[in-house]
Amino acid sequence: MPSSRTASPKRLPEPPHLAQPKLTQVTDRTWTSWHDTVIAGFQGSAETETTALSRDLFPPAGCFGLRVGRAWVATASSTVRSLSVPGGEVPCAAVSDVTVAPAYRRRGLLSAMIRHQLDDLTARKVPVAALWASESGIYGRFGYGVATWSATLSGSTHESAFLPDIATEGSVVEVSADQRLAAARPVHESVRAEQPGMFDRPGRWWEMETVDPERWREGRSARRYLVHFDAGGTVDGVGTYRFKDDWNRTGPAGKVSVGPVLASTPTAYAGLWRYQLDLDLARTFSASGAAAQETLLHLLADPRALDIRPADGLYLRILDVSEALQSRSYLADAALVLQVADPVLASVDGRYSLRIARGHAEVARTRKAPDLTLSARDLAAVYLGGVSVGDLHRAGRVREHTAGAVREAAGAFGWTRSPYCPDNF
Ligand SMILES: CC(=O)SCCNC(=O)CCNC(=O)[C@H](O)C(C)(C)COP(=O)(O)OP(=O)(O)OC[C@H]1O[C@@H](n2cnc3c(N)ncnc32)[C@H](O)[C@@H]1OP(=O)(O)O
Repeated sequence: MPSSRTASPKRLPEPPHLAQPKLTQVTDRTWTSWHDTVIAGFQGSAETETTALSRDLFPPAGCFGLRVGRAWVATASSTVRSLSVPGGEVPCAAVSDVTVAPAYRRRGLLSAMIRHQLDDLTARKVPVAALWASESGIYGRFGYGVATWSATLSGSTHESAFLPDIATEGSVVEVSADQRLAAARPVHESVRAEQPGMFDRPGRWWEMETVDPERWREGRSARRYLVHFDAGGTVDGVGTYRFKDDWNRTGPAGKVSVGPVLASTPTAYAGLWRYQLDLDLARTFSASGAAAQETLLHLLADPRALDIRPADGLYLRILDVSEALQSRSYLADAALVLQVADPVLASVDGRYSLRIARGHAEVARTRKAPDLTLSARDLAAVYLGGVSVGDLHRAGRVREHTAGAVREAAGAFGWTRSPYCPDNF
């Protein structure tokens, strides 16, 4: 006989329309049932290969959800990592695992969880949060803006010749996952120092790249790992790819799926791409996790050979305007008052004086009249330098109250390279 504390497997659940889900923190004991609910929320099947890794990457302290009785009906998580911003880095809550069970959708559970999470992160003085959205229409209402733009690139390998003056030197070799891991850590750190949009990879985050179950391959090879040696034999770049073996009436029709190329020198970047585009038996390539402003475009003799399908990338949410803006560097001096409109977080909403000198900002609350008005969502969009204040002004999303303020802000907030985030979480 089941104990009075154990629900009978035959007993029906409480009718969802009568249930009152309760906000609940995940514990060591409830993490597994919470994680099963996350997988079900994404319409997936239990993934035993990744459960232990997920347990370490998303520990109970950052996980919560809503329960009806003992059953989870909604889930969310965050883990604080370091996000590279122009000229520096900032603590950032990497938000993930957001689901609401179909029986409970569209009755405000997501909204309740996100508001709770934003308040909690604010109380813990985390200045910025970030996420990858499953669907683009979800997170703008909560003050998340698109801070990096991704792209799927594709083309014919035979039309991918580089401009004649593109230098390649050194060499590329395929290595084991373990060999690449050792080589990749220092390359990642050196690239991350210069590349806004990248996250640190503490603990077991590197293992995300080596989990490679058969069912994720979709008929392609296991993941293959590359390192690039410079002319002196030092590793200065890493990459990964898969190969889809295919043949047609005229011969080979293989397809290369190119993973993120991490390179600390232009020659490593060019060398890693060239290696993959020159693979024998390949005719086409695609790169689904590329940047919308991928440097490859500037290497090709015929840029029309590249099909670029852009999409929203990393979403950011500014939780502490002063801390966030003071954590990055700027390309030009400026003295502006920003009115930040934030209907979700009263702690963010308001006016800020921004004084930028020699690349660094001092930010303070002010009562002075604003030079520019923008939403918290749009402040997040321009924060990494990937979206221009001028473009948002032309789109009617930034209001200029003082002539020249848009130009001043656009000059200061831009950066020397477009932000890019190769980490999906
Ligand atoms: C960071 C991540 O983990 S991203 C992953 C997000 N999760 C998924 O995609 C898994 C499958 N989907 C789900 O679990 C759910 O449908 C969720 C989490 C997307 C939405 O949960 P719900 O509880 O239904 O959302 P809630 O009722 O709070 O809706 C809030 C608002 O967002 C809108 N909304 C909700 N989902 C979507 C969507 N997919 N696209 C556009 N708008 C949406 C609602 O219409 C509502 O709008 P309103 O305020 O104007 O009325």
